[in-house]
Amino acid sequence: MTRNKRVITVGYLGPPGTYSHQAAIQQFKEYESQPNTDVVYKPQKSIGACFTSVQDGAVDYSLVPFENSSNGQVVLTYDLFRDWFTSSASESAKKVVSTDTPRFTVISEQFVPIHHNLITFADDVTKITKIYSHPQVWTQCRRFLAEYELDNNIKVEKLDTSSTSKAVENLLHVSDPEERQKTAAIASSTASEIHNVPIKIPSVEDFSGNTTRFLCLGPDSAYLDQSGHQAALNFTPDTNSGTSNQKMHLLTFLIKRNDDFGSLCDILEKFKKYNLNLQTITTRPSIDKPWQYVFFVEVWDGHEPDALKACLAELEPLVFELSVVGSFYRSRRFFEMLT
Ligand SMILES: O=C(O)C(=O)C[C@]1(C(=O)O)C=C[C@@H](O)C=C1
Repeated sequence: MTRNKRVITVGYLGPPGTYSHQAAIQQFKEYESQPNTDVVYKPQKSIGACFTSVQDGAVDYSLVPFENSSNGQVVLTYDLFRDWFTSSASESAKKVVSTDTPRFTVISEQFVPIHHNLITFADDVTKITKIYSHPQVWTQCRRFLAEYELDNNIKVEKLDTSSTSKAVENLLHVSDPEERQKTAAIASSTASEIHNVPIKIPSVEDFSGNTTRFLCLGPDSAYLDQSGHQAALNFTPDTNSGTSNQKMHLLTFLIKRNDDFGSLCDILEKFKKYNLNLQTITTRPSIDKPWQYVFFVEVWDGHEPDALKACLAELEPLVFELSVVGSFYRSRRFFEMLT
């Protein structure tokens, strides 16, 4: 009797060779070697498409970049979380995202070392007048660009692409040999190999420890029946070697009485009361009204049963549009990077 193979499908910002692709492999590689399991990586056109493909069930999981150790938040990803999890935002953003309730949640995180390279057919870097890369990259390579005078906007055009691997792919479409000598991309060594364009200068990132934190979106168990997804994999310390036993919760909300003195402080005190240790706090414009903000908060769980539930109940009168975007175990790499 032959047993059916389990197929795990994983979305990422394509084409192959992006850092998001690396994050997806890092998350799922231990499943690749399991008998009776196939992992199929599916490149997506945009980070937005990584969200919709999990929502629609076109893939089981998607990896999305969330923050970088040198230039901070990936605001596009934050705004997509806002648009999906805040109904007033999704009203305003109606044309951009679906207004359906999200059927996905954050189930895991991955830290990926980011080493950028100047990739080009050019022989002389000083002749370069056009560089392609993902917009997130420019401020991770500021020193390199200044050193080679590639930050001179009059002399050098910096052209944004949908991903770093796409930037290298663009070089293949430059057929004029003279133009090829003037054009470069900044991307990973994998992108250089995949597209077969040489690395001219390796490791052009400003900080050697440059790292991007990715979040893995997966099906929310509350919607499993409707979405047709198979049950979500559990990335716990027992099932996944990359996972620590430190549980995290990512929440989003808007403040109800913004004009009241101490209103944010009152909210944060609830986390303290329930031993939920505040790790990050980020705001993005609500887009519903000018100068109104959506808060994103990450807390460490103090491992007290029902603390989160009790805390959420006390937050309810102080905030609106409160959502748990995800509860997941902190990656071991986080702690390794601190030492
Ligand atoms: O373009 C890529 O390779 C991506 O995966 C996107 C992305 C990002 O948006 O932050 C991922 C990691 C790096 O910080 C640069 C770009």
